[in-house]
This record gives sequence, structure tokens and C-alpha cells, in this order.
Amino acid sequence: MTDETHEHIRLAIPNKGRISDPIIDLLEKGGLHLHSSSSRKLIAPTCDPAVEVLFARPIDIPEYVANGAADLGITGRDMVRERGASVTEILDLKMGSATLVLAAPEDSGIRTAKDLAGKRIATEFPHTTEEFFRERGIPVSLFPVSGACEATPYLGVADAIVDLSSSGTTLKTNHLMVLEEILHSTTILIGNNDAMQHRRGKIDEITLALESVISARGKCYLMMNVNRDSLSEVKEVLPGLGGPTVMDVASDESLVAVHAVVDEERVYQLITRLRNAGARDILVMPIDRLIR
Ligand SMILES: Nc1ncnc2c1ncn2[C@@H]1O[C@H](COP(=O)(O)OP(=O)(O)OP(=O)(O)O)[C@@H](O)[C@H]1O
Ligand SMILES: O=P(O)(O)OC[C@H]1O[C@H](OP(=O)(O)OP(=O)(O)O)[C@H](O)[C@@H]1O
Ligand SMILES: [Mg+2]
Repeated sequence: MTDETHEHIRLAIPNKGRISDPIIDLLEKGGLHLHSSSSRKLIAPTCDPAVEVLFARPIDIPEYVANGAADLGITGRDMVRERGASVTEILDLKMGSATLVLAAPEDSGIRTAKDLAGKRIATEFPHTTEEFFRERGIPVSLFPVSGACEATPYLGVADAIVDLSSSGTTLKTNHLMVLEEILHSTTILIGNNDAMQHRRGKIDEITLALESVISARGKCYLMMNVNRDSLSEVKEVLPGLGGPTVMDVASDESLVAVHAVVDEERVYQLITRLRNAGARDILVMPIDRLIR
């Protein structure tokens, strides 16, 4: 086997759903450009000849990674738990955040999980739900659904639900109250256990690319010119990543160029304070990737 074959990686990502586009955007920003002529193609090559992308349903991705059909996968932590897949969690992509909750109608009188003994629970997550009640020794029956779970108590087919909530709007609209939080989920990068041992080089390269995009989120790059006399005041205003970088300006000895990475949410206030401290020609630039 050549080195190239040995290090070939298949990465499974969602083909649709709410986390699909943000994941493709993450790969693009990380420099792993997809070469896909048709959105319905199952497998697409990338700009790295050693990496190809497999499009699959988020719920199937943990199993594909566990059995080696894919070496890496990107999906929700809730999906990995539901499938009980034996995979390695490599990186939290810090997106697609949602909480799997146990909820019951506000006017049902049900206030704790124990109140549900002998009752019926509707869910898109039958395994996680079964495990949750089994661990607590509460006997319940399950009513598996594949969507619109919040309507089931109203329809009289379930007494409570186990479903995802992010903004909480759907629960509120359906007059459901949270009894317990079962799992906090975000989108994660997972790896096949065997590939983690034997194809580490390429996996680490992909992980670093994605990690660098995550590190850059919410940050931007400030560049400005500062009179040498005002430098200490400007430095006081600037937090930066390990302090600002200060450089000579070739055309004007009285000036220095100051560069710093700052939190995007602080820029609005920072630029006025920098200007008052003596900074001029301030540029605010986006950062695609940040490698620490
Ligand atoms: N508010 C939310 N509701 C459901 N899933 C969410 C939410 N926010 C993030 N997610 C995550 O998105 C993934 C769901 O993927 P899925 O393909 O089922 O997306 P979807 O947008 O719910 O699609 P579908 O239209 O099939 O319901 C899960 O890992 C889940 O944790
Ligand atoms: O807390 P919220 O922001 O209201 O989001 C939660 C809702 O979003 C998801 O439904 P989805 O849109 O995926 O439809 P589905 O029920 O058909 O899966 C989830 O199943 C909840 O119903
Ligand atoms: Mg859904």
C-alpha cells in the first residue's frame, strides 16, 4: 500500500437538514473545498485528493463511522448517543446546539420523570429515551415518531415527549414544560476507532483545519497607524492575542503600525477608544482561520 492510499480519508457529512449548510461552510472556510457538480451526488471529491466527502443522513453517520464505511463523520452528539455508536469524539464544532428534553403538558399535573410510570412517551429518540427511563427504573412505553413530536400529547397518543429544544418556541407554543434535560448536543467531528490509530496524519490535518475556523469565529483583525508618542495609550486599549504586534512604518519614522486580534463584539466600542487614544487609519478585517 502506498502512503497516499493508506492516508485516504472518507468524511461523512449531512446531506440535508439544518446543520448541512453550516458544515459545508465550515469545510470551505477550512480550505477543504468540495468538488461537487451535482448536489444529489453521494460522494464528492475535495481539493485534497486524499479526502472525499460522503453525503448521508445525520442519524446514519455514527454507524457509517463506527463500521468503517467512513473514517470521519460530522453529525450531532445526540445522533451518536441514539445510535450507541462506538466512535471517537475528536472535536466539538460549537454549532447546532440543542438540548434533548423530557417535557409534559403544563396542565397535566406531571412534574417529574417518576410521575410518568406506566405512561407513554413519544420521541424521535427511542433508544436514548429507553435508556433514560431504564437507568431510573421507571417503566414507560414508547411511541416512536419521526417528526412533529410536540403534537402527540394534544392528540392523546402520548403523555409526555422526549424531543430537541433550542429556542424553546415549539415547546411553549404547544404548552409543554420541561421536566428534565437529558442531553446537551452540538455538532461534533467523530472518528472511526481504527482509523484514529492508523491514519492519524491525515485526520490531524483535517482536525486542525476545522479547529482553526472555529478559533477564528467571532474574532477580527485590527490594523492601525499610531504616533510613537501615543503608543502606550493605544496599547492600554488593545487586549489582543498575546498583546498587539508593533511595526515600523517605512515612510514615516514618527509612526508605528499596530496589529491585533480582537473579539468582534468589542470592535464597535474599541474603534472610538483607539481613535481617542491617537490611532489613525484603522482597518477592521475578517479572519477566516486562526492557528494557535
Ligand atoms: N432546534 C433543533 N431541532 C432539531 N435538531 C436540531 C436543532 N438544533 C440543532 N439540531 C441538530 O441538528 C441535527 C438534526 O439533523 P436533521 O437532519 O434531523 O435536521 P433537521 O433540520 O431536524 O431535519 P428534518 O427536517 O429531517 O427534521 C441534530 O444533530 C440536532 O441536534
Ligand atoms: O426550540 P425550537 O427552536 O422551537 O426548536 C425545536 C424544534 O425543532 C425541531 O423540529 P424540526 O424543525 O426539525 O421539525 P421535526 O419535528 O419535523 O423534526 C425539534 O424537533 C423541535 O420540534
Ligand atoms: Mg428535525
